[in-house]
Parts: sequence; C-alpha cells; structure tokens
Amino acid sequence: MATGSEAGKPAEVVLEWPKQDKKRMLHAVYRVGDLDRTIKCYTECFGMKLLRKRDVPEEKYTNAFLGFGPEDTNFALELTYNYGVDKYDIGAGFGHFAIANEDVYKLAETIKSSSCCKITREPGPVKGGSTVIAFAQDPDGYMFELIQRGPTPEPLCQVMLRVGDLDRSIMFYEKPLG
Ligand SMILES: C[C@@H](O)C(=O)SC[C@H](NC(=O)CC[C@H](N)C(=O)O)C(=O)NCC(=O)O
Ligand SMILES: [Zn+2]
Repeated sequence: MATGSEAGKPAEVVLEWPKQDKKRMLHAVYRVGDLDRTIKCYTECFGMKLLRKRDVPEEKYTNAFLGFGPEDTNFALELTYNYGVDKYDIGAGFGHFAIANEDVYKLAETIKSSSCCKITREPGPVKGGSTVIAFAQDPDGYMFELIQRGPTPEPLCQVMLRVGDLDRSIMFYEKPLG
C-alpha cells in the first residue's frame, strides 16, 4: 500500500521545506472548445479572475490564464483554444481540479443558477469521511471538486489525476520533479 512520502516526516520538516525549496507548481494547461464560454464560467461560477490572454495566430491557438491571484504567487489554469476545435475527449485519467471554499452549499447554489456549469454531486460529507464536498462540471466536461475549508490565499488547491501505480508516481514526482 503506497503511503505518502511525507507520512514519515515530522510536521516541522514538512513546514520548513517550502522555505528552502523555491520550486512551485505554476499552472495546469488543458484544451477547451470555447475560450470566452469557459472564462465567463470560471469567473462567474468560481470567482476566478482572468489574469492574461495570449493569441498565437501563426500557430492557430489562443491561451487564457485564470486563477485566484497573480501568477507570481498563485497557481493558474492555462486554457488553450485551438482555432476551429470546439470539443475534446477528456479521457479517464483526468479526475478533477479542487477549489477550497468556506461555504460549499452556497457555492453550489450559485453554480446551479448559472447557465454554464452543473452540479453533478450535491454538497455533503465525502464518502468515507467528514469533509463537505460537491462536484461541478464545466462546459467542456472538466470536473471541479468544491471542498469546504477555512479561508486560504490559494483556493485552487489540488489536481486529481488517476495513476496506474501510486508508488511509481510518487517516486517520479519526488525524484526528477523534486
Ligand atoms: C481528497 C478529496 O480531494 C477527494 O477527491 S476524495 C473524493 C472521492 N474520490 C474517490 O472516490 C476516488 C476514487 C474513485 N474511484 C475515482 O476514480 O474517482 C470521491 O469522488 N468521492 C465521491 C463522493 O461522493 O464522496
Ligand atoms: Zn479531490
């Protein structure tokens, strides 16, 4: 059974580590079928801000970066629109992004009143646990887990990917990626 590599380290070591290691996750990039539709959805439903857009006509694509703060301090979602491509097969490997929020019940109601996202799992304690979560699906089918937590400077808190061998992935993410 894989155990998280931090499981064996005392808390103070884990807390000290980010002060020494300046590496951090900058963004996750994925393809969407309609940039303005997704930008409107993420800003109105999740409260994200559009940080920047970059059009690359010679390569026939446009990027848009969104998040809950500036890129030099916060994680960002990098959307890619390829000219003329309006939908993608997301596949089973991608699980969800997670957004921390102080009132998931209220956020779910906001999302239900939108015309772009839908709540696919009502707010309530996670199966087998007590944390209140809900799931929302965006216009392209990407999933967002809404996790009830106290205030945080970085609400965009997790990316869930399904892997075939947990120890192998932990080894890769810890060693080459640091
Ligand atoms: C830790 C928190 O961020 C989670 O995502 S746990 C949510 C839980 N996850 C799974 O069940 C993963 C296994 C599943 N077979 C999969 O591949 O997605 C979840 O989705 N719970 C459902 C619920 O309704 O609580
Ligand atoms: Zn999750």
